[in-house]
Amino acid sequence: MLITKMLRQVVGQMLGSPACGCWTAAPPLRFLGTSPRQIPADTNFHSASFSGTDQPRVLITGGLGQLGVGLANLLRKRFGKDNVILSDIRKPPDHIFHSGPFIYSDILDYKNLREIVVNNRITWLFNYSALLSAVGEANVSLARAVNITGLHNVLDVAAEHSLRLFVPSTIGAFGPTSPRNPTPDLCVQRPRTIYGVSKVHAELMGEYYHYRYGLDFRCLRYPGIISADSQPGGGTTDYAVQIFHDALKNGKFECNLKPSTRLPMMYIDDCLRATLEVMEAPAESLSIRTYNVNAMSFTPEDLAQEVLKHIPEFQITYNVDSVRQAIADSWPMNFDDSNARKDWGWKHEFDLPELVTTMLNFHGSDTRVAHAN
Ligand SMILES: NC(=O)C1=CN([C@@H]2O[C@H](COP(=O)(O)OP(=O)(O)OC[C@H]3O[C@@H](n4cnc5c(N)ncnc54)[C@H](O)[C@@H]3O)[C@@H](O)[C@H]2O)C=CC1
Ligand SMILES: CC(=O)[C@H](N)C(=O)O
Repeated sequence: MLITKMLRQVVGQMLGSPACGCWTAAPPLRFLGTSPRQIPADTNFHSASFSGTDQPRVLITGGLGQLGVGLANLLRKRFGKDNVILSDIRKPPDHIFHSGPFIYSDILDYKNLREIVVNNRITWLFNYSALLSAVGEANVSLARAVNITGLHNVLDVAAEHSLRLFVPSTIGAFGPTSPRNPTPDLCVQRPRTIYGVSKVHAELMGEYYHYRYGLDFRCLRYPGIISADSQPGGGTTDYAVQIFHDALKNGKFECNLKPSTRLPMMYIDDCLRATLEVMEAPAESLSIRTYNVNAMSFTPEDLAQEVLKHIPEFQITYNVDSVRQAIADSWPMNFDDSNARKDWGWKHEFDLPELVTTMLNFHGSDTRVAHAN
């Protein structure tokens, strides 16, 4: 009898009354009790920590990878240099250190993360820290720690301090049993990499915190991202960045995926603009909290054909990496991003021809400078 009564009380407290699509705000369970994360039980997780007219105060974690510096540049143009703090566990090169606020932040250290958020009055957090698909398979325990335990810290800090939280997901959150051509937002997700598993976990945990505690969680599933001025951090789609360096430097490229491997891809400018747009979208326009975003889809063969139009002597050869190939074969070939286009007006600007011209122009000018020196 007593147990039944207690259970009824607990379930009653958990369910609350559904209002505006989310349950009554209640502190995440790990905040209760005597843990160092204890916060007052009457904390209101729905309270906005900045007024609508203020600029957001932004923290980017894992910001020294392929995407973070570009994101910081974009956000600094929009919100002011000093309102955007880039962070990582690595030492920044001089030009990045001098381009705006930089701070050490390890997402595995909850106290360090909380201190940064409090001391800098952070209101928006972009969690870019992660181990990507190929490096994740080479170090599963570290990938599990950073991508899952680290994510828990980020979610708790964000919920505790009413932050707007962006966590990127990926085409890698799908697996061999997902529909691959095209892959919709909602379908079977049984990835076979630790990276994919951790990203499905992030999507589900973020959405759970949104519905359970009112956390303003926003997530985009990025395709493979192609950037000119930053290097990829160990993924399956990295070939589509490396090809441009090698084509201009040596006139040839050895590809680690089969010629017919079709994957969704996006130029970095589109990716970062999508990220800012979804963060600025009115909450009521978001019918879901995790969206596919897409731009183009191509194979190594298609990409090589396009490069050949600019460098007629270019040669591509293939030396397949079995780990990366198995991963790529389990990922979407085409991404259905109709919900993002419908809900918040997503529209990509770069297709394959523009991508190739932009990448070759960027590296071409670099190569010419290097040869001249
Ligand atoms: N680059 C791409 O093609 C895609 C990226 N994404 C996601 O976008 C985000 C950013 O990606 P990239 O910049 O490409 O990744 P990256 O691998 O280039 O950079 C990740 C950064 O995280 C940092 N990091 C590692 N452990 C950390 C820790 N304990 N605390 C703080 N930082 C830590 C690393 O030092 C590194 O600078 C990731 O979450 C990734 O999963 C999603 C799909 C595609
Ligand atoms: C698509 C991604 O998430 C990343 N570039 C990877 O290949 O791991």
